Amino acid sequence: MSQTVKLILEDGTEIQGESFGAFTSAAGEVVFSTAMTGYPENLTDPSFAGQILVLTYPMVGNYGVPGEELYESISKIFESDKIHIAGLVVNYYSEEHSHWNAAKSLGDWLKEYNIPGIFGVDTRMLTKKLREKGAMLGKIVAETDVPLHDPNLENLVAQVSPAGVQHYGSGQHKIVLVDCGTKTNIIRCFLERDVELIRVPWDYDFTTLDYDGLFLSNGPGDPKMCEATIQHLQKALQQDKPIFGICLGSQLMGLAAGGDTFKLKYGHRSHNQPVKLTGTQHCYITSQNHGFAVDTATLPAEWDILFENLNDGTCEGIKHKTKPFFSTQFHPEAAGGPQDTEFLFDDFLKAVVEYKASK
Ligand SMILES: NC(=O)CC[C@H](N)C(=O)O
Repeated sequence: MSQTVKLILEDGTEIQGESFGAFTSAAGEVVFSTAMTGYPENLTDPSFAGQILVLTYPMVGNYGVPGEELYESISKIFESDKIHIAGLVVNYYSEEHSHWNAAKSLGDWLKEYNIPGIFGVDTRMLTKKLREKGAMLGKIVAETDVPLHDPNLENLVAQVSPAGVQHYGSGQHKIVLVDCGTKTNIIRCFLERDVELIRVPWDYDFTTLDYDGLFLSNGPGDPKMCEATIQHLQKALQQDKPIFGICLGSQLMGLAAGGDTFKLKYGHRSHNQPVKLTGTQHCYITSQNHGFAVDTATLPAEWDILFENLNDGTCEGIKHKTKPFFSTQFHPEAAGGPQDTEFLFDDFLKAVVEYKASK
């Protein structure tokens, strides 16, 4: 028998449901994702830190959760080594699961990390509300009440970024990955290519390192919290070494270049976001998970918009007019979602090869 819990939003909405996962209370920013699959990847994506995630897909849990397996020294399947969401909201939760690589149920996995889940919620009604009013603060309340709190006022990147430097691979091209909360599939994408990867903390002064290309990862919260990364990036923008940023990394490039970022009303979280490559009629379907965006009106003259979101026209990537610097607001590494834009890793490495040949 499951126990009753409540989801309470900052506008006073109260929805009663049933508990799965940990029977505990948690507060955060309530956001929704319309992705149909991929909860093992989403829940472990550090970009979700501080967020109570609402999944609109009606049945969740039926394919269980995979076991822990390693690829090099990182997880083979998960996007980091723990669950990062603050809570999970679903319509129908299936404790019963069946899948070739399932090792446990979603509820048991949430319990391991003391994360509450609530089911029996009309998640489509809830999503309509979040789309009308915008992302809201909220809480899942079990026995004890907790205060609402806004995770975007904290430096979440400092909480999820690693403490030290790690090395992976032994390829020809030395890439520095600034880890603001990186998804492991970004590391996997690099290791499948000819790369030696140096993974550094968000505030590490990478400008002192010897490298061929710089990569800026995804990560949680408001990009403006990452002052140290922005300062180091400003130095890197003075040079000519290729730079590639994904999601938070794209926002950090926009800020370091002198542009501004703003909070979207309810963000983009799904695996089917259409983006158009500037100067072409090519549309790519992309995986996304973000609540902030670069304000294109503030982009300095040396920068162009690289991709545009075809749903709402917001910036989906930027590109320097003359130097090999570019970024995407979406996730070319996917996990989950379509892999259609993974070629951007090859484009980045091509820029690295060209840079090295020019020296
Ligand atoms: N996936 C990400 O990197 C998210 C970036 C940022 N935290 C946002 O919400 O916009």
